[in-house]
Amino acid sequence: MVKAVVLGAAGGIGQPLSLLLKANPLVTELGLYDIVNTPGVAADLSHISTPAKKALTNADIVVIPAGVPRKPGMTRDDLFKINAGIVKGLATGIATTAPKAFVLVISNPVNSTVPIVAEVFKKFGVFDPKRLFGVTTLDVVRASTFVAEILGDLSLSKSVAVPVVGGHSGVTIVPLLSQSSHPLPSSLSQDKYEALVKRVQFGGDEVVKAKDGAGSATLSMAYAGAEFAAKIIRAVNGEKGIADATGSSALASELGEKLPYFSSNVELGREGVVKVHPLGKITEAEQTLVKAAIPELTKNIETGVNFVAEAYKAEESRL
Ligand SMILES: NC(=O)C1=CN([C@@H]2O[C@H](COP(=O)(O)OP(=O)(O)OC[C@H]3O[C@@H](n4cnc5c(N)ncnc54)[C@H](O)[C@@H]3O)[C@@H](O)[C@H]2O)C=CC1
Ligand SMILES: O=C([O-])CC(=O)C(=O)O
Repeated sequence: MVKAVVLGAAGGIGQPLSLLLKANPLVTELGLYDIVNTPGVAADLSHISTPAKKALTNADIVVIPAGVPRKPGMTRDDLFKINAGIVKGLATGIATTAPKAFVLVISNPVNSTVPIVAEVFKKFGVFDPKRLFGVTTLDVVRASTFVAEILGDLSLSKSVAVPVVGGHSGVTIVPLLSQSSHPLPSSLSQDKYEALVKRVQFGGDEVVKAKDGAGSATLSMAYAGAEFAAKIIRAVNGEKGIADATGSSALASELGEKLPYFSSNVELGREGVVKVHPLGKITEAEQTLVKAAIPELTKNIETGVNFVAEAYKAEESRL
């Protein structure tokens, strides 16, 4: 029995993601919540439409694609102003109603929204780093597809596994191409390697540009979110030793206290993350990428942490 809940269910990501979760035979109950149009989506999916509190009751897994997407010319950080408050509000609902649920944060900027959820959970005394995830799976999906493209066989894209670690924006996205299950051609030039890294790091921009003002990736994100959620659901269901071998996911870092949030390869179990795998053997070029990611990621994390601290301070001074 697994209850999955989607917060932001009527959105560009939320609708197809809800459909994919409904199609997952392991999901026995689906809760949908949005501030608009939820009854329509719920009726369409012939499922429940409930207020957040009710939707969240008994949730095992909560996926959050709520918030505004980018338009051309914007960075993910530009979304912080609006999305930080939305995510803080939803995190409060989860902390008070479904504190044991696995939480998968899709809302951007993920590098800052994950710390926001964590800080709210800490405030309510329900923070468990083993159960909180920033969804970076789309970077893994992109890396696999682009590598398959370079290998000249797109049918490989589902079987190519490339770990992508770090965060989810620009230079914080670190594809470990040397660890690809299907090695890159040894003839690949330095220029082509660098272009591939850039394409993985800035793949989101391609979609934002192509949609030309109508938002960012929704369908590929719903696919990636459902794939990652499916792994969590199998773990919740008691399946042991599920490796998220292709990357994605949240907390705990080998990189020290300053960087408490860093996507890594992990092993999942009923209680959440059972093991965080180290980066392993990486090339000099990849070490340079990791080094470049750290200051930006650190700044993004601080932005999220400070937002929650200031919000609580303001709330207390009003009391
Ligand atoms: N992690 C990742 O890899 C990716 C993240 N994203 C992010 O996902 C978010 C959603 O993107 P889209 O679905 O395209 O946007 P959208 O605008 O189509 O949908 C967002 C939905 O959230 C709802 N919403 C807003 N405030 C809410 C609240 N307080 N409670 C519940 N629902 C609320 C809206 O009513 C809307 O239905 C954006 O922040 C986007 O940047 C997008 C693609 C990839
Ligand atoms: O680029 C965006 O704003 C949406 C996103 O996170 C992605 O597609 O990776």
